[in-house]
Amino acid sequence: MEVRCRAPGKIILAGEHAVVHGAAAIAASIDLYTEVRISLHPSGQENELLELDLKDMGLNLSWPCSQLKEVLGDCSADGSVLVSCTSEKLELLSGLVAQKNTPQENVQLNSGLYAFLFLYTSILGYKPGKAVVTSELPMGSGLGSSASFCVALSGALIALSEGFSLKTKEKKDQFSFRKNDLELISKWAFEGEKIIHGKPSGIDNTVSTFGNMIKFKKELKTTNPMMPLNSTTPLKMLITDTRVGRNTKSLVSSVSERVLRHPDTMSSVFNAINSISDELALLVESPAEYKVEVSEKEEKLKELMQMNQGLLQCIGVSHESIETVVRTTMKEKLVSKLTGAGGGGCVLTFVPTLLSAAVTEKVISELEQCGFRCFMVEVGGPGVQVFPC
Ligand SMILES: Nc1ncnc2c1ncn2[C@@H]1O[C@H](COP(=O)(O)OP(=O)(O)OP(=O)(O)O)[C@@H](O)[C@H]1O
Ligand SMILES: C[C@@](O)(CCO)CC(=O)[O-]
Ligand SMILES: [Mg+2]
Repeated sequence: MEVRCRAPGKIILAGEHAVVHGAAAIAASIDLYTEVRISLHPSGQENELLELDLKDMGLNLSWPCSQLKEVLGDCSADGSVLVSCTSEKLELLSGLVAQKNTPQENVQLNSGLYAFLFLYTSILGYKPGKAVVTSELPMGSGLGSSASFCVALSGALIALSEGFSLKTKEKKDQFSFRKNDLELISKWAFEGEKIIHGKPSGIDNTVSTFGNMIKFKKELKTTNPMMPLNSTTPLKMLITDTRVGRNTKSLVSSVSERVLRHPDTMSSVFNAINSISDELALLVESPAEYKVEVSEKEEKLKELMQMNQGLLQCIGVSHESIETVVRTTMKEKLVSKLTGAGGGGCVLTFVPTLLSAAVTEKVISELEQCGFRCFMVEVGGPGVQVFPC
């Protein structure tokens, strides 16, 4: 039995960090994906293994299934019953990963490996199998690599879990998940994100699962924290990867520490960011038929992004490299803001409809001279997808 699942990365147009503290945020999927292919081996053989092949890193790891069972103990392994990773279990998982001597320069990868072992064994138990992972997303750069990894993995595992059948689409050989399955996949991915991030809001796994553009606010939990948005105009975004490494977990906890030091002030900043997200949601859904209406709408969008970047700087998650991108693009009156957790990583620059190719090229060339890497992305594509093998 074999299945292939892919899930997109994302950009956050407004509201990162504030969303962890209850404010609204706007996110959209992008056309860069993580793909997880899992094949199950027949059970009852000798030396059964769980293998993980991280193709982009050239890293091959394996654990004997008997060892996993001995260390982690009996588990119910039911994909339909959600469980969270306890701190005791995390200890055991870190022991299993520590034996593998993963490259020292990439210790942050370990939390991804804990999430892998947790999700696999919680959903499929100790069935022997092999997972092969490839990703088009730069890892740890603000484009949701952790969430797309957890969503693609949860999707593949759920598709292979007992009693599960995929909905066959009209077209031959095409499968899709049902809405309930998508919700389950997103929830499992959230459990994985908790292992990697510490305190995720849930926005990244939600947008990676459902795709398109969403408004997300934790307070809406009584109903659904996610509201799909129908963007009326295509948004073109230039992404600049500053190549400055950072990790979401420590940035999120640095903001929480600032909240403890300045609770009232930080609450006012989060309120301001919440208003930016609310305004942006109305704006992207508002129709704009004529050139003048489009450019008015784009001017407002630019202003909102600019204000959001200012507030992100004020909560301490910008970085010298991000400020360099903001200044460089501003020379051509283009607005940029960090996306994701900040502290380096990727920066978004809004590309207005009427911007000439020559100006775009000039900006890209200047950014590349600073040592950054630039690329354009399509905003608002599909979420998690499953393919038969
Ligand atoms: N393809 C992958 N294979 C294994 N682990 C991965 C993969 N992609 C991401 N991870 C895990 O996620 C971690 C990066 O997650 P992190 O949340 O810090 O960054 P991000 O998701 O790229 O950015 P952001 O959360 O700001 O959008 C990696 O260090 C690794 O543990
Ligand atoms: C920084 C943050 O707001 C977005 C990371 O993409 C964290 C989260 O919401 O989980
Ligand atoms: Mg992440």
